[in-house]
Amino acid sequence: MLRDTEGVLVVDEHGDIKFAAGLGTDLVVAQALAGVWRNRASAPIKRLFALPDEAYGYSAAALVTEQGGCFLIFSGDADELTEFIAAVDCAADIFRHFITNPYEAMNIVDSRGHVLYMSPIHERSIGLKRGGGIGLPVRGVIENTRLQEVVISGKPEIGEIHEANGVTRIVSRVPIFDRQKNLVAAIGQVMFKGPQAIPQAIQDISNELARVRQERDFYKRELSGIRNRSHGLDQIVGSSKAIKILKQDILRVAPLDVPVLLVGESGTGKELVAHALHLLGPRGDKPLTLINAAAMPATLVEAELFGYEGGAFTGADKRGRKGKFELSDSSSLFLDEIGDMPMEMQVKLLRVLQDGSFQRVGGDRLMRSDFRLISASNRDFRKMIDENTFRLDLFYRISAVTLHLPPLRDRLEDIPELAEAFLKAFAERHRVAKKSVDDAVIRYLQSCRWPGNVRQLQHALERAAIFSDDSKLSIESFGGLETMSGSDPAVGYPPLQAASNAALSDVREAKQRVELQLIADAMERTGGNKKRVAEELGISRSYLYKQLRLLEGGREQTGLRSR
Ligand SMILES: Nc1ncnc2c1ncn2[C@@H]1O[C@H](COP(=O)(O)OP(=O)(O)OP(=O)(O)O)[C@@H](O)[C@H]1O
Repeated sequence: MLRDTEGVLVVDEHGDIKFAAGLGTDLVVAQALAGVWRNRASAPIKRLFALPDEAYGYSAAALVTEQGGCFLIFSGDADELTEFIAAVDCAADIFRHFITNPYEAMNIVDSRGHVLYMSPIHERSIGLKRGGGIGLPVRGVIENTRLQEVVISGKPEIGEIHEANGVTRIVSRVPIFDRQKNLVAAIGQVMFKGPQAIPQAIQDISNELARVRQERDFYKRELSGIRNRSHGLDQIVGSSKAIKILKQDILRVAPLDVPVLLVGESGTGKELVAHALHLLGPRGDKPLTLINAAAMPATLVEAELFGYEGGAFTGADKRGRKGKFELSDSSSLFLDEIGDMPMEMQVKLLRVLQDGSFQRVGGDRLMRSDFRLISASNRDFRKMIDENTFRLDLFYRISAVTLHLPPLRDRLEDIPELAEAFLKAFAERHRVAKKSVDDAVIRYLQSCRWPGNVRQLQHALERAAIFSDDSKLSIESFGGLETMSGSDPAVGYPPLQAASNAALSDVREAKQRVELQLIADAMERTGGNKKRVAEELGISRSYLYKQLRLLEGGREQTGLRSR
């Protein structure tokens, strides 16, 4: 049955109408076609053509014989197709090119996924005779095709790799919609350009990919090397026996993936060691999560660790937030100052460590996280356990391995190396010339108490580097540090208001004793070379003479050693 947009007109050799149906019975259309037929000697009739202006919007396919012509007429409502046919004389040749293109096959399926058309090149390539697949479900004709999916989903698949019969080709599968937006067909376009050329192109891409992957792995290794350098063992400065043992322990423990407790005074490098343990461990490629239990109010520790659901408490983020346990899943969690954790939190932490599950604050979902716990504290666990401020069972859980970090006073021999490293890092960070310290300053630093350990040493050196105008730091540039033998009045620090005169004079006396001792040592070492002594100690020569006079006159009263 013809639709009202289609028609047939058959004429004899004189142009008389022999049969008309549908649009063929339209007077305007029929007259226009009769004119085309009459002029055929001067304007040969094309297979596909647009009707002349008086029948604008109609096209026809013609079958011409000596006895007459048959026209299949269709209305294009002047859409792109009609315009194309009207504008392009060789429209039919172009269509033919597309459906027989030897470089790019075209397969068409109907809305049921049955083959409507297959390019000859494709038929040949799979050993079908001409038209052999027509009417069959495409799945049974073309191996690994997805045209039957595309004709259902309506989603194009462009530039996909298609493997069939041992050959790899690039395909695009495009759904076709009619003008009412109904999904009516799907077209598969298969790149056939020289059966060898495409696999070669794919081979080239795959070689390129392999090369890029290799490069990526190389840079990954480099990056992890840099990371190790910035947070790994190289970052832990020192060659003392204590540090060597610590580094060996880190190397031994890191790969074991067990909980580690780091015990040591403040500033001994516990965080530094935690980074090294994580980076050298099996989870080192993931970011380390850090939390300081002492740095936040007890009320917040829970939300920080467990996270919370939206609206769990006043001021909470509406969307809720992940806690540190969730964030450290498959990585490591550094829980600093664990000794300061409130008792009720210790119970909750223990539960997480026992079975790895927890709930967000305000939530009822049971969540799981698999993390490696590295904890640290400068507290005395034995005392806390005795006083019932730290749970024994939690202590056992967190301390599968305990590493003790030595205080700086027990490894004074590391001070030259540490000083060098900190001054170098300071200079690099601030892009200034590196300042140096000589032996006398080192000896002075080794005589200091360092209750704040390496952190305090680092700060003292940096402060001295900032305030000293000379490239060589002098003892004075350290502004007075507590020494083993007593306190040193802080040069550049305001005097303590509360200190009594007696205490102040004690401090002054102690300072003088240390200073004179250093001068005496330097005099002995340099064979009395006052210029060198002044240089080494970073003091003026006139000041040195003044001190030497004191030294000569006061050996007995001050009880200085004479070597
Ligand atoms: N052996 C070391 N080599 C180089 N730098 C160190 C060393 N030990 C500590 N530091 C530096 O000292 C500072 C303090 O170290 P860190 O924060 O690791 O100490 P901590 O023991 O965790 O201190 P706290 O207990 O106060 O948190 C950091 O700047 C760190 O880089």
